[in-house]
Amino acid sequence: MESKFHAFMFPWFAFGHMIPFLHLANKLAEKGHRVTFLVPKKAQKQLEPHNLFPESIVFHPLTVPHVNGLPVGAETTSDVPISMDNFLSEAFDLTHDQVEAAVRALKPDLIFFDFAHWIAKLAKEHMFKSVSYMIVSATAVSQLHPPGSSLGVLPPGYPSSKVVFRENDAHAVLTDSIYYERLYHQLTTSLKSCDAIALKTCKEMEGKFCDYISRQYNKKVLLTGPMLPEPDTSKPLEERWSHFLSKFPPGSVVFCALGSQIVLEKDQFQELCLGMEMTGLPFLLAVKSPRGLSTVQEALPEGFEERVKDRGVVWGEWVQQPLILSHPSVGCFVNHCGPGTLWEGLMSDCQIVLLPFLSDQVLFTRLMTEEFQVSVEVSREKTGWFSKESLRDAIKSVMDKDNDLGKLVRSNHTKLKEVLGSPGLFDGYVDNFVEVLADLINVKT
Ligand SMILES: C[C@@H]1O[C@H](OP(=O)(O)OP(=O)(O)OC[C@H]2O[C@@H](n3ccc(=O)[nH]c3=O)[C@H](O)[C@@H]2O)[C@H](O)[C@H](O)[C@H]1O
Repeated sequence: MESKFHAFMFPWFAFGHMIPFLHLANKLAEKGHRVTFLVPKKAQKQLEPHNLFPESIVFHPLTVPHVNGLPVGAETTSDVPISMDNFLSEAFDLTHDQVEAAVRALKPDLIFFDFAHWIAKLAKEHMFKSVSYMIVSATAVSQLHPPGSSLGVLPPGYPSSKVVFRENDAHAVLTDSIYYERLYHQLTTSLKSCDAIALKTCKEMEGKFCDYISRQYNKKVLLTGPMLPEPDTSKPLEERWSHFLSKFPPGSVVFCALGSQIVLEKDQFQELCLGMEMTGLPFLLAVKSPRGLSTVQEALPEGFEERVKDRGVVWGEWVQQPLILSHPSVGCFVNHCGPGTLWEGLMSDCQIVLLPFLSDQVLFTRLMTEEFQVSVEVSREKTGWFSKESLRDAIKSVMDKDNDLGKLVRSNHTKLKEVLGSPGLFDGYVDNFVEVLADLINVKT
């Protein structure tokens, strides 16, 4: 038996999934293993810069079949509004025969997948192993609610009374939608039928949730650690941002970013701008243009630009988030608690304010805010609306040097960061992960 393995990767057609899978591929390639990465044709170009081992990680393009309702040429979630994810999901499933053909031709030892609920069956037929790789937090995987179920009801044996949904979270948890029904089926079938479950986390953060998932599905749960990408040292922080940020004292600027997916309604976007203004602090707000508009400028509140012109910027394009977070002037990070973003915030020295929108973000927020107490959460009304005052109050509570809550979260954050940053911790996870995988497929590493 050869000492190295050949893994297939087949993530859901969303960059928020494909990129973390590619981070894992890089780690495997670093250790000498080969990866065939199945991607929609057009996505390949955008993913190539993240492939650090092009000799070992080979993209295998798939043609995304057209289904009724899906715009012509749409291949990933970036090409369609969230309301059309259902059609994209149908097209994703229709790639089955292309995936099978690739399996026959290239004979992998194992496959990593997430939403493709038919993979485990295919793997059994062709005699290789399947690993369901979940790139959201373990807290989110551990609370998959059956469609239409009540959020207040916790599954038996659930390990926390704090990491839970509350009444005001209804906006984030659409258990009644057709898309959710499909997603629930995809995820639970994948988790039940795979040979092993892999989670992008570590036990220092989510140990009890990982154990719970293992019991829930009666399955081995492997941890990769957070798989933080290597810092991109090829490009320095853009001049416009280093210039702007350097005008302010250390730790004084509030940076707000809401990840790759969140698109606000215009009124909520304006409230966000006004909340930032009300803090009186310098700020950089990097969010997408509100729904239906093509720029952030056209949605700014009346007179806003003039009032904040010396201390605030609203930006609608991609920014170099990790580099901004490590700028000494930035002292507070307001974010949506997407898994990648939260880890970046934890590994920074910024105070953390969380404003979650989607269900996995809500649960991860509760873990950070209520169990670890390393952050504060912006409160929302029953409708899901957050007011400028609630945003201002959350930011002020962590930025005000004399505030007790601010002191508590800073000290807890420092302690947690020390644990997570202990030398060799994350590398140890990868080493152990690869060993267990090799064991699973009977390969000697
Ligand atoms: C799995 C799914 O992906 C989504 O995550 P999203 O892509 O928003 O956020 P992150 O995982 O934080 O990832 C976002 C990544 O984009 C980077 N970034 C973002 C904006 C920008 O302007 N510049 C940057 O560099 C950021 O640094 C981070 O690495 C949703 O949350 C969803 O809840 C979750 O289930």
